[in-house]
Amino acid sequence: MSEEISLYGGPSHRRVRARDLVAAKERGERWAMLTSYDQYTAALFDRAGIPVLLVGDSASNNVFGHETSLPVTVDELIPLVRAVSGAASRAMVVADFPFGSFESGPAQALATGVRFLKEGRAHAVKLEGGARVAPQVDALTGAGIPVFAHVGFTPQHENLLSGYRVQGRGGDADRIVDDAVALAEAGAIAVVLEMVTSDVAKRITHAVPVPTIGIGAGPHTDAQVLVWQDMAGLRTGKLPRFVKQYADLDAILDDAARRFAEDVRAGSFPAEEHTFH
Ligand SMILES: Nc1nc(=O)c2c([nH]1)NC[C@@H]1CN(c3ccc(C(=O)N[C@@H](CCC(=O)O)C(=O)O)cc3)CN21
Ligand SMILES: CC(C)C(=O)C(=O)O
Ligand SMILES: [Mg+2]
Repeated sequence: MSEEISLYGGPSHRRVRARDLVAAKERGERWAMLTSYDQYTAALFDRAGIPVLLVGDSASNNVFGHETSLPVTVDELIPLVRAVSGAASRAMVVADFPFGSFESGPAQALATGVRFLKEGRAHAVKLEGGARVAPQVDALTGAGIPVFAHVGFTPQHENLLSGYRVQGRGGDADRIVDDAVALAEAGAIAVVLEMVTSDVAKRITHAVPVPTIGIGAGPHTDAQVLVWQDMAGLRTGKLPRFVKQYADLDAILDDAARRFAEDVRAGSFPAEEHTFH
């Protein structure tokens, strides 16, 4: 029963697959997902036992320096996906569909998905939106492309949602639950829940057979995801309240850069041991 092996550790070093995530949910085993945008963090997080890596459209902010996630393109994300999938030997690598790459319908979504798997060598894709994008999820699934859905606060809709706001507090709670159920029925292998109330996240986690992955969705989801720079303390803007910071890389790198510059100014680097004769 190879599917009974924990997502963490165990003798299996094969690639994590969709059914492993569903099996983990059935066992009540929680797991963590991180974003990654480069080969260095991909190899490191893979070694650390993170079973799913997301090449987020949040690269728009956290790699390219845009203010929102809207400007980043498929052409810009593919080389990042390729770097991450090349470096992760066990983690499932998920490519996030950027704004404008799937909304016009199943044919556009399929073309984007094929590019992410062929050129980026992703193992799965993720797209934002509710029941309206169920036809895209169905088309991708039918073509053999595993899909992660993403409901609640969807950053690509920030202009319509009037800013970064928790979803599911008003009359929209039932609609968010219905969206998640519709996407799971269309074939989604997991559902990301971003900034929804803990109660809505709990309802969805019980309502769908596939794992829920929370970000600002409270403790009841099957998995949790964070942007890696937020988790590691590299400042990328205002830190959302849902982030727990596990390291202060900002201070560590700042100190390293200042001491390097100081050594060069003082003439103490390079020393004899760094010098060829
Ligand atoms: N670095 C980073 N972390 C993220 O989690 C992230 C990105 N970038 N870029 C794409 C989206 C945008 N996301 C965001 C960004 C900001 C907030 C935020 O500032 N939230 C505030 C306000 C919440 C409220 O007023 O209800 C918070 O305090 O959590 C939330 C989600 C999540 N994603
Ligand atoms: C925050 C996660 C879920 C995401 O969509 C991203 O990083 O783009
Ligand atoms: Mg995203």
